Amino acid sequence: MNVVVIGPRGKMGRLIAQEANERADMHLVAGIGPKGRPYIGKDLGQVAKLGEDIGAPVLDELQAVISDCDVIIDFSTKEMSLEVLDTAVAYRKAVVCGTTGFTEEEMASFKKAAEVIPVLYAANTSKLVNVMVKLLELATTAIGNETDIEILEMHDRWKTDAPSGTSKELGEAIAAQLGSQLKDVAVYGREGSGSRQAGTIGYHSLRAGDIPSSHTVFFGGLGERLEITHHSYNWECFAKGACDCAAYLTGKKPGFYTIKDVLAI
Ligand SMILES: NC(=O)C1=CN([C@@H]2O[C@H](COP(=O)(O)OP(=O)(O)OC[C@H]3O[C@@H](n4cnc5c(N)ncnc54)[C@H](OP(=O)(O)O)[C@@H]3O)[C@@H](O)[C@H]2O)C=CC1
Ligand SMILES: O=C(O)C1=N[C@H](C(=O)O)C[C@H](O)C1
Repeated sequence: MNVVVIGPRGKMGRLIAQEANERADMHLVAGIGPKGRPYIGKDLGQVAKLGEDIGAPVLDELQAVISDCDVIIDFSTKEMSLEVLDTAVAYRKAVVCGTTGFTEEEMASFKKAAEVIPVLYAANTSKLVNVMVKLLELATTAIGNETDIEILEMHDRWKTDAPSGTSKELGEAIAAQLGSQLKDVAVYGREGSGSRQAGTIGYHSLRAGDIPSSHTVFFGGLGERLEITHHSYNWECFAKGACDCAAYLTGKKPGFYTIKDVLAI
């Protein structure tokens, strides 16, 4: 499949280009960066530091290459991702988006686009994190009503959104499991607000150094607690997952897909 990578100079974009370049089922057509960057016009191999030229350009206009691709892989910024989505709809191309930080209304535009193109949105493309979701469902069913549920996420100092897209998805999975018994899932810290409010999930974000990604869900009981944790040591697991998501979209009809479809778990 022919692939365009958005943001090939970014942490994720570079690794996705690397992974796609090594896969037999993928061919890199181009990378797309912001206007004015000194690397626009250079070979994607140079920009993504692949160690060789690969004969694919990095451009600043998705429209210039979109007709040559089957799927766009986009881990960039929410502003850019919304633009990419519009262009993909106009040209009827499939999109894998892993960008985080969207509002509910912005997420709705992905669902709308999925009426005409295949869209796969995943705030976390690691297989292990998605196994963690299964463990959370089990724990929530067993003890969700009798424990206090708090989510702590840690990322690098450059991350621009908080809480992470993953922690929101973990919270949503827990909330879905508890159904109407959960009053409010959105408690971001509790500065000066006193004691814990029952029936809520607390979200906590830590930003330090170059931590790639850590998520822990605490089920706090009296006299004991359960913690379910995932740590990534680098961003490669997400890049591999992103390419698996793109491969999954081959020949798919328009629709909204998630990593659950890819992993079949
Ligand atoms: N779903 C998942 O599993 C994961 C999701 N993410 C999410 O992916 C996103 C990107 O993360 P990360 O790679 O760390 O961020 P980076 O800041 O390292 O990369 C973002 C890239 O987007 C590029 N960009 C910005 N604006 C534009 C534009 N207008 N046109 C084209 N490219 C643009 C930047 O270009 P330049 O470098 O020139 O500034 C940069 O290369 C975040 O939302 C993050 O949360 C991250 C990891 C895993
Ligand atoms: O910015 C990151 O690095 C990551 N972002 C995603 C998120 O917001 O959950 C996924 C992963 O945690 C890495």
